[in-house]
Formats: sequence, C-alpha cells, structure tokens
Amino acid sequence: MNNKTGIAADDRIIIALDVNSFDKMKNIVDMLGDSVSFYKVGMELFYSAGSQAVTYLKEKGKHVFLDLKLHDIPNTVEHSIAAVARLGADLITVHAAGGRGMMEAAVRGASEAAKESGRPRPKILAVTVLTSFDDKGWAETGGQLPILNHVLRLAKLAHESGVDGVVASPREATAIREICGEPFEIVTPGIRPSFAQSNDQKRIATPSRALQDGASRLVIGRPVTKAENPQKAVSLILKEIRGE
Ligand SMILES: O=C(O)c1cc(=O)[nH]c(=O)n1[C@@H]1O[C@H](COP(=O)(O)O)[C@@H](O)[C@H]1O
Repeated sequence: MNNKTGIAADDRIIIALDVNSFDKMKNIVDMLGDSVSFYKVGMELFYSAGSQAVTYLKEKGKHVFLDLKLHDIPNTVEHSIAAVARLGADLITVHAAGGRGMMEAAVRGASEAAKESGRPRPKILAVTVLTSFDDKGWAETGGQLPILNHVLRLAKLAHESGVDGVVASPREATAIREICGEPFEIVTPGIRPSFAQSNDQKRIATPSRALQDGASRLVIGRPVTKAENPQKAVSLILKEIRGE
C-alpha cells in the first residue's frame, strides 16, 4: 500500500515520463512513490538525459519501457537493440513497419544482450499505427482505410516475427487479441480517463474500457504528469480500473 495515494501500484499501468531533464523525471518519480511501478522513457527524456534515466529507474526497483521506436535495416536495429537492452529495460519498441526481417533482428539483438548480461531478455514490442492518426491523417500518408485492417496486418506480422507484443490503440485491442491470442502483449497508449483532455491523441479509450477490451498494459502520460495533482490522478485511474 502506498503512503501517498493510499493505493497499491499496478504493473498494467505505465506512466510516460515525457519530460526534458533528469531532474524533472526524478521529481515525478519521487512524487508518485510506490503508487507506480512501471515507467516509460521515450525519445524526449532519453535524448535529453541519456541512459541515466533508465539506470536510475532500475535502481529504484521500477520496471522500464524504453520507447525509442527503432526503424532501420535489420543489421542496424539488431545492434542498436543489443546496445540499449544492456541498460536493463524490460520493454523496448521498434516499428512494425520495419518488416519481418527487422523485427526478427530486434529479437536477436535483445537475446544477445540478455545472454551477455545474464538478465532476462527484454520484451520487444512492435508499434503498429500511431494513436495520433485518425482516418483523414492516415489516408493522407497513402494508408488504406479502415485503420484497423492495417493494424491487424502489422500485428499478425509482428506475432509471426517472434516479437512479444504490439503497441496499438485501445480500440483495436479486442481484434488483435482474437488474432494473436495470449500471452501476446497489447500495450495501448491513447488512454484518456474521463477527467483528462484528449490532446493530440485520436484513437482513445478510458483505462477501464481498454483493459476490458483486452489490453495488457496502458501507457498514460499527460493525464498524470501534467495534472494539477499527479498523485490524485494516479489514484483515480487505479480506482477506476479496480471498479472502486
Ligand atoms: O509507442 C508509444 O508508446 C506510443 C505509440 C502510439 O501509437 N501513441 C503514443 O502516444 N505513444 C506514446 O505514448 C505516450 C502517450 O502520452 P499521453 O498522450 O501524454 O498519454 C507518449 O509517450 C507517446 O510517445
């Protein structure tokens, strides 16, 4: 039980630390204390603070989702994943659009790092269609509608390529679960509790709805980190998913 929110952490909730300095990250992590066990380090924080962001969180006993969305030729991705996997992250992202060879290479890179370090292999997640796309924006890139078809195509390819799961919108979770089964990870950003604004997210759902629809984990950033009272925001989210 946490002394700040009065409610225990839940590994299904990942808080996105989208800030531009190590100190800002540390403030959020200190403020949320034991109520959050899983954090996401994305491009903004990693490019600002570097690998110390990951090592700090691991030293604090937190799980880390390192979201760098790699997308390059298989050889480059294999060795880049091996390099970042050595930091001890639990989840790492690549873009599913990089294709089968690239996703297989990502898993190989993660396995190499795990063998060297003696730690468990980090899970590789493949990003399908970003949650900031709506139909109009997707069609502008040449994408075929409905978006769901493309998400399912990439999820099937990711599953066949041996990655551990996908990142998709909560609205696609049920259909992905039907195709990919368990224990495939379906990690969903685009989560908006009823008290939060949608910002630039387009394909969204509430935390409880996303979990009901088959999401394994929820990525939540601004509704917590930009809230007037982040501890209260976490507490409300945890209560909502527990039906309290
Ligand atoms: O890979 C991701 O985590 C990701 C994929 C996606 O399709 N949409 C998406 O929003 N994200 C990330 O999830 C987080 C969502 O943050 P908020 O919109 O502030 O809750 C951000 O850090 C995004 O980089």
